[in-house]
Amino acid sequence: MGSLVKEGTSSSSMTEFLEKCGGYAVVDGGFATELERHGADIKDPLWSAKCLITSPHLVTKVHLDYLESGANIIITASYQATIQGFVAKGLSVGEAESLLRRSGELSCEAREIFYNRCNKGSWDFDHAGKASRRPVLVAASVGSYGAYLADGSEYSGVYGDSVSKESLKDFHRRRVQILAKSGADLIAFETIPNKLEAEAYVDLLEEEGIDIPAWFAFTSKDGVTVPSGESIKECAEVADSCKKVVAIGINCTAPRYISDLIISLRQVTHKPIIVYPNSGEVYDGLNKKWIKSEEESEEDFVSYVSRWREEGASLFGGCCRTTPNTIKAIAKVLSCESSVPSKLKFW
Ligand code: MET
Ligand SMILES: [Zn+2]
Repeated sequence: MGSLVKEGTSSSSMTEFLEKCGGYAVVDGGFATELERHGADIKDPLWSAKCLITSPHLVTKVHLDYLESGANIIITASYQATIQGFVAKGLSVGEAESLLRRSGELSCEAREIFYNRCNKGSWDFDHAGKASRRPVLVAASVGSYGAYLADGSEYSGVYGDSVSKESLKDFHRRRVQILAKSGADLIAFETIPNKLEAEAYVDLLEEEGIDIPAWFAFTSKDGVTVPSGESIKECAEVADSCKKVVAIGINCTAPRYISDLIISLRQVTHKPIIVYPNSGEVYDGLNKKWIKSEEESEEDFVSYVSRWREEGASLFGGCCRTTPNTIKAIAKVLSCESSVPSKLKFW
């Protein structure tokens, strides 16, 4: 079982995990994408979190697919799971809280099933042929307030004047408290579109005594700024200031922007950098559809990974529209390279 030392919520706990993994870690791929491939209908304000109610067996299946593909970190189905969203569906607050807890439990159960299968993939072998269990962490997903609005505003970063840091804290507080006690090893704040929401998360981590660490993943549409127009550097500085943040990075962003973003992140933090881009397609929030990009293919995505590693990232995965095949390919590229010493291997 993988775990981050709970009392030592500094980036050293992530550095130790990375060392155990061989210097880098593989994160899973698009969760909602994979649920849809298995037949789930998630065109709903709850999006992938709808499956926590209707088809938890598919949630387990997708986690297992990613573990079998080589993931060291699986992310829970809670990206769009909010108490407010479940209550709007007619559930009670108690039922909503149970579903949040269940998202963590389902990931932990999938990890146990994976280990108990005792197949080749759940073991790592060092150069001397010594076997050890593949380290696996569970990250509890917290999607941004914009994700809850389900209007694509996690990609615009515009929440309007009525939204303040305090209102964002009130929105996320109970959910973060519950996910921190769900069995997950860390919290994944994902698709953060502006500085205000990063500040709200830092306050919550510090004020609510959250006893597991977190990573902050921002999104970008130009390689320089987050969707609100604020620079990635100023947003990353907010994350860097918090001891409980053990990795900082980028998710759900086109692969072509990742290099520049890693270079900027490296200028403001020494914490491990995590990148899990989407396929490069663009999300049409109103019609809830992904629009194909002429500029990128899955092949391009994987060919970037070595470069991202040289630029200083150490956790790699995929976001929307990536699949277990993407994750297998990332794991393969990285394992081929791990015998070659990298000057940037450990941060
Ligand atoms: C819009 S980004 C979604 C992130 C989430 N972890 C997922 O893969 O579904
Ligand atoms: Zn995504």
